[in-house]
Amino acid sequence: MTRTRVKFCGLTRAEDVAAACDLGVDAIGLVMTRRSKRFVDLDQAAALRALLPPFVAAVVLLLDDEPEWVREVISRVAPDLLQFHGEESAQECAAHGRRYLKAVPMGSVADVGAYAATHPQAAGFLLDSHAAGGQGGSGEAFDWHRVPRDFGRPLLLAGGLNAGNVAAAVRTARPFAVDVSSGIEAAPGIKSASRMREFMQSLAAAGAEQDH
Ligand SMILES: O=C(O)c1ccccc1N[C@@H]1O[C@H](COP(=O)(O)O)[C@@H](O)[C@H]1O
Repeated sequence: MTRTRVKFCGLTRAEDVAAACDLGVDAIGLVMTRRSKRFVDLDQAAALRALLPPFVAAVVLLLDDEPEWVREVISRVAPDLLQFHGEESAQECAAHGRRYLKAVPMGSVADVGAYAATHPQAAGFLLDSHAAGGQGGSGEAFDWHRVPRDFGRPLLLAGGLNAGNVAAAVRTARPFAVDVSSGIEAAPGIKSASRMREFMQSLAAAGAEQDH
């Protein structure tokens, strides 16, 4: 059984990046849309990105941002992946020539397959609970039974995950990866060392169950 990958999103502090890497995350998310309470500027993002060891990916989250800003982010932060969390078209996402994840607003999308077909170049899809036009990152979950199985393209499960529910989420949806932000926080943008650790322990427990 392939293990479930994990991304911790919305990190703003060096100590949280270090703790996340020590816990074995596959990726960290840097939120670079000014609409977010977890916004990090170019200098902060470049400094956090420089702390990452090999094989831990930097993902930059954007939300209907201006192309000039996206270009500046790419040039200064050198993310491994972009995550477009708004209503960006496939053309807008692909225009930067970078690998990208597209957020799927599960509050209004009924057919994930049809949505994914509109983004043929996306490296994967992040399923969040918001409705189209809403912001996402709300800390709310959606019905995990709606996640398609054997989808053929990587699906990242997000929305309201925490140490108490991630094992059930993984058992139900069997995603490629899980993505969490508020569920591992002490306050917006301030991660909690104990919540991060407990999240990884719960995820490991779910993996151990699947192996049996
Ligand atoms: O993190 C944010 O501030 C954010 C802002 C705007 C859009 C998305 C955002 N975060 C993403 O949403 C998912 C789910 O968040 P949560 O775990 O429910 O709090 C998160 O993993 C980010 O990728």
